[in-house]
Amino acid sequence: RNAPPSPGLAMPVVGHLYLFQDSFLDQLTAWRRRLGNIFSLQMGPFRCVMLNGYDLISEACQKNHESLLDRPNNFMHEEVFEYVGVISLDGREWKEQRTFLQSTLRSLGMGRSVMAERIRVEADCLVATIEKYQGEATDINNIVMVCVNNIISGVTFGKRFSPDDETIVYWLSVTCRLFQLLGSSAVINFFPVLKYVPGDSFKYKELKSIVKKMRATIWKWVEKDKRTVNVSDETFEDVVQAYLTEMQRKKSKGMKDTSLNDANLLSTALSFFNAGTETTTSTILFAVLYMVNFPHIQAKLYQEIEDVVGTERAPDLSDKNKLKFLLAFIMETQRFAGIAPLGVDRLATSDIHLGGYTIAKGTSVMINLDSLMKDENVWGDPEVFRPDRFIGDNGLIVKKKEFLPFGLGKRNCIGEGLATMELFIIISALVQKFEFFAENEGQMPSMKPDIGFTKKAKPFKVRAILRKK
Ligand code: HEM
Repeated sequence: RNAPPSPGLAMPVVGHLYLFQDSFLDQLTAWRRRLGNIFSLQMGPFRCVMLNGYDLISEACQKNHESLLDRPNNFMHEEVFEYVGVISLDGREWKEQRTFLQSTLRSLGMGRSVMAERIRVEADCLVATIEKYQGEATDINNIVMVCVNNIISGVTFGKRFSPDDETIVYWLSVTCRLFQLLGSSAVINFFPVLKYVPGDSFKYKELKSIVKKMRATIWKWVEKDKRTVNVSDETFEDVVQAYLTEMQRKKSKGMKDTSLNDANLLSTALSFFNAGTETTTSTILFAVLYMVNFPHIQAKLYQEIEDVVGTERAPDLSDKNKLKFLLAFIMETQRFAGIAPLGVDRLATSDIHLGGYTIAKGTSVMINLDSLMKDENVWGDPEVFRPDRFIGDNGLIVKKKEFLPFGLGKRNCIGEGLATMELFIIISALVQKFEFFAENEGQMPSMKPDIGFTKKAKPFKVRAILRKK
């Protein structure tokens, strides 16, 4: 029924999966070249449509947004979030969660100096921790992760951890592993029967055990807040406290028609903990990796901070408009790294007419953000790392409409405002304090990412030399 073209014959059981020859993303790019911006794939039992290019993606997410707001049934929503919480819910329940959480994040200071202050404290702590290594070659992944996690854990549970706290280092390594497994075990999405294969070749048992332990730990942190909730409190310190208070308030008024409940709270807190840590940490690590690989860009970043802010005080949000090269560098890092290449997939809840084709109700729709960030017609030389592409001839920042690292429309990333502040404050602090070098002189760490559910820099060590004032 006027379905978008597909790359070939769909075989029984496997559909088009047998046609994947390159890595998943490279194969999608090759098919886009051959089939155009919209094409269909039969992935095992699932019908999927892949959307590429700005025109189609914006038409889908903005014009047709009401038919593309839900999430399809898949492995991640089933196994990790149990189909609840803001990332997995649909319809009226999702709207209630999302509206409540957005307003809570705003009350907690998203985009304002209160939140900037929280982030600044963690950025200072990160700088102090890196300083302790005195220029010795170090993998800073865990250190950055603790810093970023302290921000989201503070916002979510009112909790922070010391960089030496073994519990949090363990949970963060588990988070990384979960993101890896969500990529490598994706085949179970298409063939759920593989869950029951003896042994653990598809790592399903490992994933289940990680999720079970994580959910139990997150619940312990939530319950701690439960003991201190008071319905008459007008103010709150964190998302969980605000959520619990609102739940109690609704209960005390006898309002039963609400999706604010323990199950949704647990999965939402888990999604904040995971999505709020891994993504931002990866982006910061890519920024350090690119600084090491492009010393002339690192020098220009430092020069700008020295000229605009100096070395006596830390850069803050009020400097943002003057630190143009830094902003351009952060945007180029997000574009070049493209850490969430396919976002989080959507479900067509009615027939959608798009690009001359019909996407049938019940189809999974994947929004290829990578196709925007790496579009030759938009960027000219997308495979070159060039922050200047975001600065116009008049010296002002040019934010092209295709630059969409957080997705588009009403179901875009709920953490965009927080992540943008984190990236600015943390990366500017690192540039101001350190000069980063490769572990071994003349041997640059690889910029080729590891691809799981998200993209991540391959493990690398850097020497962070404290700049002289
Ligand atoms: C650089 C950092 C980040 C990037 C690149 C990123 C990217 C994304 C993308 C592409 C989506 C899918 C949007 C869609 O369906 O179209 C998403 C969803 C989401 N993100 Fe982020 N994200 C980042 C940071 C964060 C942070 C800090 C949080 C913490 C609050 C967060 C929480 C979520 C949640 C809960 C969703 C699901 C929203 C919903 O279904 O309504 N993310 N993110």
